[in-house]
Amino acid sequence: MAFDHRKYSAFPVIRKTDRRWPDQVIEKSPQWCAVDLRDGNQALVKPMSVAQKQRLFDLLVKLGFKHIEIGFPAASQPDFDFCRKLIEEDRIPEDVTVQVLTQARAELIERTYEALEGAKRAIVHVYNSTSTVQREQVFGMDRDGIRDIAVNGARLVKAGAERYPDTEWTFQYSPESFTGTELDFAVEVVDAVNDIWRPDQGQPVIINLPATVEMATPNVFADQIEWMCDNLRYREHISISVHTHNDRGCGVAAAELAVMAGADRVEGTLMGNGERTGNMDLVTMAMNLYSQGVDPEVDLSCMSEITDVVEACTEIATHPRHPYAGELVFTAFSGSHQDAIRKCLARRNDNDPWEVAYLPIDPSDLGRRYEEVVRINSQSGKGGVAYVLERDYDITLPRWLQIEFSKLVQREAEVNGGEIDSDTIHRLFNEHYLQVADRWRLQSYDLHRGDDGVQARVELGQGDTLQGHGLGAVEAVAAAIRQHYGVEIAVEAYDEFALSEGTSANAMACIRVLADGEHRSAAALAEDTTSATIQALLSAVSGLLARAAARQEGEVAEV
Ligand SMILES: CC(=O)SCCNC(=O)CCNC(=O)[C@H](O)C(C)(C)COP(=O)(O)OP(=O)(O)OC[C@H]1O[C@@H](n2cnc3c(N)ncnc32)[C@H](O)[C@@H]1OP(=O)(O)O
Ligand SMILES: CC(C)C(=O)C(=O)O
Ligand SMILES: [Mg+2]
Repeated sequence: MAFDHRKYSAFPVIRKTDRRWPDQVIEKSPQWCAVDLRDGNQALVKPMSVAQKQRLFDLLVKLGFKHIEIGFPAASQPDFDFCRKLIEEDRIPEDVTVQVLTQARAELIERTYEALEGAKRAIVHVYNSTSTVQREQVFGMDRDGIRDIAVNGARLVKAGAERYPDTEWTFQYSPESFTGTELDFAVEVVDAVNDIWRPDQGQPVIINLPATVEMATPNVFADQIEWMCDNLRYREHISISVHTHNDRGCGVAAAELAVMAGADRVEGTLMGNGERTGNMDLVTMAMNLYSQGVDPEVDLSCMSEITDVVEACTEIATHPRHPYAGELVFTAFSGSHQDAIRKCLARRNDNDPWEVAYLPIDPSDLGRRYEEVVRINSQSGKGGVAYVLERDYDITLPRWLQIEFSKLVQREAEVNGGEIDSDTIHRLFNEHYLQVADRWRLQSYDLHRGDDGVQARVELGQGDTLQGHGLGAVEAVAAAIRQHYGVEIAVEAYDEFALSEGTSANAMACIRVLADGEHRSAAALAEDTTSATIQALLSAVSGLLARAAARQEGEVAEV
């Protein structure tokens, strides 16, 4: 059998009776370390050139990352050269510390220090694998043998630093494959490393606990981190870092729970590029904090620049649904979402706290436009269509016309099969409601109000003059139409609006009439509300008459 779950076994439960992390709340940003130029780079089909590394480094600096792992200089010439370039060209800002990775092997550690010569400050990150699988199957060693690799590496790192006393050194150790390592052994190895480095005597030390492979649910990782924090010697003198991968799709969740469990520092990459399913995504985690009102201490407001640079350097496209960064993440197509967004945005004042349904953060914080928030296809409803007309054309529709017009847009979307853009919606609105033949265009009107109502005189485009009497203006014009064209009309719905300043017309009217069992709606823009109302009425009647004429000719265009 090819697909057989019995091949796998469950991750062993961590028995913990003093679990505290579930009650913690993240109230401050962890120290970030961006590892795009090392872990991200080592996972690329085409590792970055020096120029690409420089571009990504500059972006990370601009965004505010203070710890940046720039490569594995002993592994490849471009990594070595990039490290030298940053140092020799003095490209590392005063408040940024570069970090480099090395295995716990003498020749690699020596080369690493050569790469860092002349740096003002740097983090030397040494690792060796500690998990059961790696011990037994890769290294063929017992626990003591593996601990000795770590201790030897720690000694070599310390000795290397002593050869370059002008640099401020921080040492970092990772028990690689930590998630597959028995906790008591992980503590034993880390304590042995720290016994060499002595963080209690002033040596800055970072202990990085990686989910090299994500092997269990994020709560298990949090348990592992809390347990380590409780049991490591020198805890108060070291910074605990976590470095999660996304094998089960929970790299961000695991890092967040790890911070709740006591981690001080988080390693990851912009947009989560990295080995296999990727590293922890710094953009997502930082934005998650931001959306909870916590300052992430990096500025991601230039999101399109971030995606452009990451795509150019990694040659990996951004998924349109990528949290916070994807092209579609602030867009609602579905009707009920659009309706809710429109209502929330309409009620919102500029300085109100952000509480908008379906939008966890304000798109404008990331340089995104509100134009993207509502896009129309066959899944959309009246709220969305109305929102687009309001937003892009300052046209406010009454509810009854929203309902009617959205059906028309829906039909167009179904025929077209895709998205209906704002221009098309406006064109449909013009064609169906605003457009009117010249002969039906209002030239002038005169309304004379007397004790018994209003006497209307209306002059049309090609010289037709209509006259009628009614209780109000609308009724008087309706009577004029009846007398002139023999059409009995009843006004079913009617709304007028003043338009905002800056638009060419000052008023808009929308009307829906019934004549001979037929409904017809129309709208009109004009200098004043009375002109708009009379024009809308004339346009509706013209539509009815055109339809009747077409029916007579046997070519009814259903609207
Ligand atoms: C989880 C992570 O991301 S870890 C980082 C992984 N990143 C990379 O590997 C990218 C850069 N690496 C490289 O370019 C190469 O692996 C190099 C240049 C560092 C080393 O290359 P090589 O020595 O030719 O080969 P290779 O990596 O296969 O070496 C494996 C040997 O190192 C040993 N080794 C592997 N990791 C470590 C370590 N962290 N500490 C000490 N020894 C180690 C292995 O046991 C193996 O030993 P063996 O030769 O006695 O069997
Ligand atoms: C080198 C280490 C920290 C690593 O990248 C990992 O374990 O995933
Ligand atoms: Mg990694």
